[in-house]
Amino acid sequence: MSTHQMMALHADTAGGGDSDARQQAPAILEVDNLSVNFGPLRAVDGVSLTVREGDIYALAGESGCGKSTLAYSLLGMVPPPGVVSTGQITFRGHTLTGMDRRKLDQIRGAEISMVFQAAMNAFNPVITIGTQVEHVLQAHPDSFPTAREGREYFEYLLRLVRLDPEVVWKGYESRLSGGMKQRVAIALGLLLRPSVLVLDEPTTALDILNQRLVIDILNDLHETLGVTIIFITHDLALVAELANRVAVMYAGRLVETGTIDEIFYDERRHPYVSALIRAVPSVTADTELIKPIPGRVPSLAELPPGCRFAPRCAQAIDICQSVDPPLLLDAAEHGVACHVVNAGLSEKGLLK
Ligand SMILES: Nc1ncnc2c1ncn2[C@@H]1O[C@H](COP(=O)(O)OP(=O)(O)OP(=O)(O)O)[C@@H](O)[C@H]1O
Repeated sequence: MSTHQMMALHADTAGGGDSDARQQAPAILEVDNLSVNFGPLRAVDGVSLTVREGDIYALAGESGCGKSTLAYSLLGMVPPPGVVSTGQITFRGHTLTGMDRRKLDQIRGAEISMVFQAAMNAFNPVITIGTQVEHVLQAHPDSFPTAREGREYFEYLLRLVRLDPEVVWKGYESRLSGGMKQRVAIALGLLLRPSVLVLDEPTTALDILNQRLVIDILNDLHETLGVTIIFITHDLALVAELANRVAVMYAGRLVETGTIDEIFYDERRHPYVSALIRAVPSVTADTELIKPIPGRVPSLAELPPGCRFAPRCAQAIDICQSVDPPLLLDAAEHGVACHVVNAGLSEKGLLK
């Protein structure tokens, strides 16, 4: 699929809706100068971003750039030995970083819920899906007036993800296809009626028909339940189809944040993002037009001193070799971390 096709599709199908209206929506999750370390390695480095109520927000980037670590930190679930080394995360004004376990447990699942990349293996194979749902409801007795209402709500969710509750409730994980498991995992993630659903690579392990189905279902869920969605992906075509806002990461740093239109159409664009767009495979266009990005993502153990993308960047100038560029926002909150791209606008005072 070419970028133009992605754009055309986006115009028809994207869950983003009116980006101006979304711009005005209140912040639901705010990440401020967040860093996460695994020992001396900084997997997430000084990341700041704002997710607004009703967003479908993509965290995008190549493997190892820190997007899963960032997403896990949104739920206070950085895997050991990782630690939050700087910054904070607030959810509707409550600071999550450093929050005590009991309070965090109340928010997790019920306010912010995650569907893991390993969702395919997230179920207990020896008990039915229905029993697993009952266990979740028992662990959260305040979430519904009665267990029966909880069960009925799950059945409603199963219908929203286009599954037959009769079949799924009594079924075992082994009887579900990969696509069905992913949809059951999404329904389970929504069981406690969270305001934010975080999905790690929601379509990666699926064939193309199931990918399409999951995209349609996520758009439906966003519209029907009004849930804010954050998803992790390495797939720009998925970003264009599903998201209204995106943050692109590179080697632990945020290199660009903005609306879909800003990321794909704005002339002010990070050279890495331009390179990623050129690298999107096209189904119909000549494959010779695809331009892989030369070089490799640097190891976190051997980061270059200046801009982390500089060794692969055709536009790099002297300062890029020595000074890590800050992410500068324009009035519309479109942020780019690039000395070259920001130079003119900075001089005119057009950046925050
Ligand atoms: N459990 C861990 N122990 C040590 N280092 C880790 C751990 N998890 C992540 N890291 C480090 O953090 C970096 C970023 O990993 P992360 O999983 O967040 O990236 P990602 O962009 O989500 O990649 P992928 O798409 O492959 O999951 C890794 O390259 C690794 O150096």
